[in-house]
Formats: sequence, C-alpha cells, structure tokens
Amino acid sequence: MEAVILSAGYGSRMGNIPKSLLKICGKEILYRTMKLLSECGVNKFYIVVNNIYRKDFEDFLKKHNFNAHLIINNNPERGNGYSLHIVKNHVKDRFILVMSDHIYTKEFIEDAIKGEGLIVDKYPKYVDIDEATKVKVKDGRVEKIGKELENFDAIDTGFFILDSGIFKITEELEKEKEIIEMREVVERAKLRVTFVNGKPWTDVDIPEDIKKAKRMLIETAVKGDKDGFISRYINRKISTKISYFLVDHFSPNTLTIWIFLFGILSALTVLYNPILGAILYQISSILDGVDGEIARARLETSKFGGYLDSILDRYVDGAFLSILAYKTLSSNLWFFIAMVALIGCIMISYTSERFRGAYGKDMYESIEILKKIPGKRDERIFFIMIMVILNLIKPMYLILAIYTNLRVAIMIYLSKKLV
Ligand SMILES: Nc1ccn([C@@H]2O[C@H](COP(=O)(O)OP(=O)(O)O[C@@H]3[C@@H](O)[C@H](O)[C@@H](O)[C@H](O)[C@@H]3O)[C@@H](O)[C@H]2O)c(=O)n1
Ligand SMILES: O=P([O-])([O-])O[C@@H]1[C@@H](O)[C@H](O)[C@@H](O)[C@H](O)[C@@H]1O
Ligand SMILES: [Mg+2]
Repeated sequence: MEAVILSAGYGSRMGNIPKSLLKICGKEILYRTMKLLSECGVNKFYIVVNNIYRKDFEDFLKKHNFNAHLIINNNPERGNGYSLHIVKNHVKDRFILVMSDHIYTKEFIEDAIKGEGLIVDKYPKYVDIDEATKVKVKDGRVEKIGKELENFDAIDTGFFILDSGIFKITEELEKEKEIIEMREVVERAKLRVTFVNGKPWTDVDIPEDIKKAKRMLIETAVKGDKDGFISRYINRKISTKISYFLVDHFSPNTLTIWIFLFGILSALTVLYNPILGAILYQISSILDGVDGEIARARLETSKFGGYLDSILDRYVDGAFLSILAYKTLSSNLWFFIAMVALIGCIMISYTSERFRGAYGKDMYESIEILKKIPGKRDERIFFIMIMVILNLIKPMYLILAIYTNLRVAIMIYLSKKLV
C-alpha cells in the first residue's frame, strides 16, 4: 500500500524547521509515521515537501531505508490541498494520506488503516479541542469541517484513506482557486468518515505541543494489562514521570544497566538495614519500568534489550532474597524454605519467558486468566517490601515458597490445557 505525507509547510511557527523533522522522544515525527505505517503494510511513500527544505528531507531519507520519493511543491503557498493535488500522477488506487505534523500510535494506525475516507475521533485524548479541526457528520459523510465549528460530531485526525477519485475534486478546485485547503477538498468530496475513537494520537502546531506529544508517547509506552496489578496502579504512575525526564538523555540499554546496579544496591543495603533495603528494592522495581518505557517511546525496543532486562532482573531478585535470608534467618530449615521461595520467584519469570521461547508468543496474552492471578514480579516485590517492613520475614518466605511454586504449576497446567 502507498502513503502520501504532506510536509510542504514553511515551518515558520517552529523556528524554520519543517515540523515533520522535529524530534520528539529522540525520533523525527516523520520517522515515527513512516516506521509505524511500514509496520502496518505501507511499502511506498510520497513526501510532498517545500523546495527550500529539499536538502533536509534528502538527508533524512539517506539516514533511513524507506522506499520513499520526494515530491517538490514549488507553490507551497497554494495550501495543503494543492500539495495533495500534485501527487495525482504518482499514487495508484487506494492510498493513505497523512499530515506530517501529526503523531500517531500504532494502536491508532492499526484501526485507522482499516477505515475509509477521513478518520475522525469522537474522544481524542491528547488534542486541544479548541485548536482542533472539527467535523460535522451527516449520513456517514463529512457535511462541514473547520476549526470554527460549534456544532460538530468528532475531530479530524489528519489521517485519510483515499482513492484516485479525490483528484477529480482537487482538479476542479485547482482551476477555480489559487489556494486550496484540505478542508475544502474534504467538504466538496463529502468524504466518508470512519470513527476511530480514543486511540492515542496528537498534533504539533506550536512549540508547547511538543511537551504534550512527549507526554503522550511516554504514557502510551507502558505494558498495559501485561503488567501486574502493582505495576499498573502504582509503579507505572511513577516510572512514566521519571521516563519523561530521562527519555531524551539515556538509551534504554544504558538505563537497564543502571537500574540493575540500583537493584543490587538494594540487596546489599539489606546487610545494613533490611527495611531500607526492601524499600530500595521496591524503588528498583518501579525504575525497572523506565527502560522499557523509554525503549518503546523512542521506538528503540530490541531483542537484546528485553533479554538483558529480564536476565538482570533475575539477578536482582536472587541477590535480594538470598542476602535477606543470610541477614535474617538462622536455621537450616528456614534457609531451605527461603531457597524454595527464591527458586519459585525466579521460576515464575522463567516460565513466562520459556513459554515465549517455546510458543513464540506472550504467555499472558495467550492465557488471559493468568493476568488475574497475582504473582508477577511487581506484585512479588511489593509483597516482600510490606512483609519486611512488618518484620514478617519468615511468614514471607513460607508464603512465597508455597505460592510461587504453586503458580508455576498452574502456569504449566494452563499451558498444557489451553495452548
Ligand atoms: N533495554 C531495554 C529494556 C527493555 N526493553 C523492552 O521493554 C520490555 C520490558 O518492559 P519494561 O521494562 O517496561 O517492564 P519489565 O519487563 O522490566 O517489567 C517491570 C517489572 O520487572 C517491575 O517489577 C515493574 O514494577 C515494572 O513496572 C515493569 O513491569 C522488554 O521486554 C523489551 O521489549 C528494551 O527493548 N530494551
Ligand atoms: O516475573 P514476571 O513478572 O512474571 O516476569 C517478567 C519477565 O517476563 C520479564 O522478562 C522481566 O523483564 C520482568 O522483570 C518480569 O520478571
Ligand atoms: Mg524493565
């Protein structure tokens, strides 16, 4: 499938740089759009650019291996509808059209690409409604469109699924008018609308919008229901705030190493003060969400990164539980129970990762009920912290020894039964 990206603006509101080449969380807006569209099946791009920025776009394309062609608009003052018009001899039937200053998430694109006409959003989460382009819908088509509408049904997302018929409209308008705006093309074409509601997307018009876009990318970089309850309702609310400040300064893998070292520090702190060590362990658990959030927000997730993150988590868990046992237990029986608990904690993680290795898919996605059975790392660590603070260390080890190994047995049983 082909995609057209309109980026022929002067960039005057953004310090004379095309908005599409602005970097948000380390990547150009244009890169994000092209990468996510490529992952959703687009294999050819036409980027309509202003000739004054031709070199900037050529340099951008040299850095990446997209199948992309620049279409030079020598009359950018004629509006973005004209920019669309000049690609009429390039695109074949049914193509995607997007605005270059919009940032879409994969979640949004996966739904939008199935639609037809103008993609609209009744409940946009990351858009200033007052500044947005509003759409009045009648019989499933655009009746009116504009920023000034008071009576409207949804917001224009700047994402279109069009066919070559649209060029009949641009042809008419091109003969009638000097300046052609997309909204005039949309209105005259009475484009069909497709509702994609509440999926994250945003637009960058003014410098203040950069912070909004960064916040969206970080907030949508969590793991959702693949996280445990503690992570979803406590840890991620903190880690995303931390990620917001670190995302432009650290690579995910660097953070994974630092977070691991912090986890080992929490284990060593147990030798001095078990309660302080347990609190630091919980903080390391919160921080362990930051490396993944930044990897996803920067579009820099990697197999090695995930592999490293998972392995180092095991060392932190093993170090904490073994040093805590060494510090607080005295009998061989309780050492044995602590060892069984440690193995159980490690095996929960190993079982879910081994499932991915054996079946090639996420265990929690494949066996939904497991999302409702506590035992994930965030939940284990929070439980450990509470029990250490309450000085219930032996009951903690006994509960962990029984529960974690029982949960592994349940995970194996459900894998056999349901997969
Ligand atoms: N260098 C890296 C690190 C990670 N990734 C990618 O991210 C995921 C891991 O996602 P994330 O780091 O968000 O979550 P994690 O699996 O580490 O789980 C932690 C829990 O350990 C912690 O207890 C909890 O509090 C926290 O909220 C998280 O749930 C990885 O699979 C990679 O895809 C990367 O690419 N590069
Ligand atoms: O223990 P669990 O939450 O089920 O398993 C998770 C592992 O699958 C993941 O690889 C690791 O990075 C997390 O820290 C966590 O341990
Ligand atoms: Mg992590």
